[in-house]
Amino acid sequence: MIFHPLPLAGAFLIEPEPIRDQRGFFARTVCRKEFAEHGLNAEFVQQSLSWNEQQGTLRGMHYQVQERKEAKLVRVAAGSIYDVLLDLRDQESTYLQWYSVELSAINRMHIYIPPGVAHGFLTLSDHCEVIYQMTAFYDPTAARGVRWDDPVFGIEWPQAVDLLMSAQDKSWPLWVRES
Ligand SMILES: Cc1cn([C@H]2C[C@H](O)[C@@H](COP(=O)(O)OP(=O)(O)O[C@H]3O[C@H](C)C(=O)[C@H](O)[C@H]3O)O2)c(=O)[nH]c1=O
Repeated sequence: MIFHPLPLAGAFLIEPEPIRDQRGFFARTVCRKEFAEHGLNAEFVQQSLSWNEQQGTLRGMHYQVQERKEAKLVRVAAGSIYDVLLDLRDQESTYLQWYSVELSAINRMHIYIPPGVAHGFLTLSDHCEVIYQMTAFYDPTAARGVRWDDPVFGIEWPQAVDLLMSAQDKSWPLWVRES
């Protein structure tokens, strides 16, 4: 695996290194030792998948709080997404800054999202399957969200004709800057 550090501290793009032969290839995607060498937690306790029928589906921006703060490892098994990270760690120099990258079944890139960084994506194709591994158990009482279109963050999204979103994602509160 090749670990590409991202502008948000502790976030990485992880690029598999295919071992090819006449059948195809084999590639490692998680290793506790290699992750630890880059300061990453590979103690995943849950894996989930997100199926998205159509292009223009937007999920996010989500994170969990307190003892349910979680790191996530995300990849795309089918289709492609515009993946967005938003730094909500007020101790970081990149607080309230965002980062985006295309993840796809073709590029097979994985993204490691550290605790305290919100995550969201917009599907760039129909029939997108997104696979997540998390280092904390899902807890609806610890689940939080911020608005994808909050002017405080200024996240730039690709143009999408008809956005498909949950009512919850449309109604997260706007961010209030600490005084
Ligand atoms: C996340 C999650 C959800 N659920 C249940 C709760 C709802 O009944 C249903 C859909 O949940 P939600 O609308 O929160 O799903 P997404 O909008 O895809 O949320 C995810 O989307 C963003 C982009 C993420 O990064 C998170 O992984 C996650 O928050 O699944 C569970 O049972 N377990 C879970 O881990």
